Amino acid sequence: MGVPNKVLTLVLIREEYRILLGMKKRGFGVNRWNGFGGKVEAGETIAQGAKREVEEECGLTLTEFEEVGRIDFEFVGEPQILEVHIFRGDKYEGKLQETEEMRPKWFALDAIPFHSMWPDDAYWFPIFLRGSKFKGYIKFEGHDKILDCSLEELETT
Ligand SMILES: CSc1nc2ncnc(N)c2[nH]1
Repeated sequence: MGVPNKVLTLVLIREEYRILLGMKKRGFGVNRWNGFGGKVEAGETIAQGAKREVEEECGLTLTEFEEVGRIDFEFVGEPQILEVHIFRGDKYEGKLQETEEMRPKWFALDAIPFHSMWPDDAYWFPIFLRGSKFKGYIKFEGHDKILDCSLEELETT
């Protein structure tokens, strides 16, 4: 039995024609446009962790959001799998703000900056944007090279 998975959240807030991303200013994934999210803390559900991270990272309070996907990420040489639970944010309150962690920005759906994002996004964003649920497994070598990618679309809403 290997090391238990590290459970993480990833929230993509989307409106009809735009999606909210954050430029990561430090730490894991720095200098890439990302979804909002992070670790799930003891005593909170995965959904509560997702909501908390959004508040901490960009000041918005999610009022309607849904888990739509799950991707297990393996990084060569690291025994721990990152089990990322992906949420679509539908409704929110509050004022969007830059934090020490993230610089938020809305992007038109036909202008998503994939060249400045994690390379896996180009694989699963199209599934996410057409409203499907999905699950997958992606193996990285370092932070730029994808060795394996398998994604399964589970349902189209
Ligand atoms: C670990 S691989 C990864 N892909 C991602 N896409 C968007 N936002 C993230 N934080 C991401 N992490």
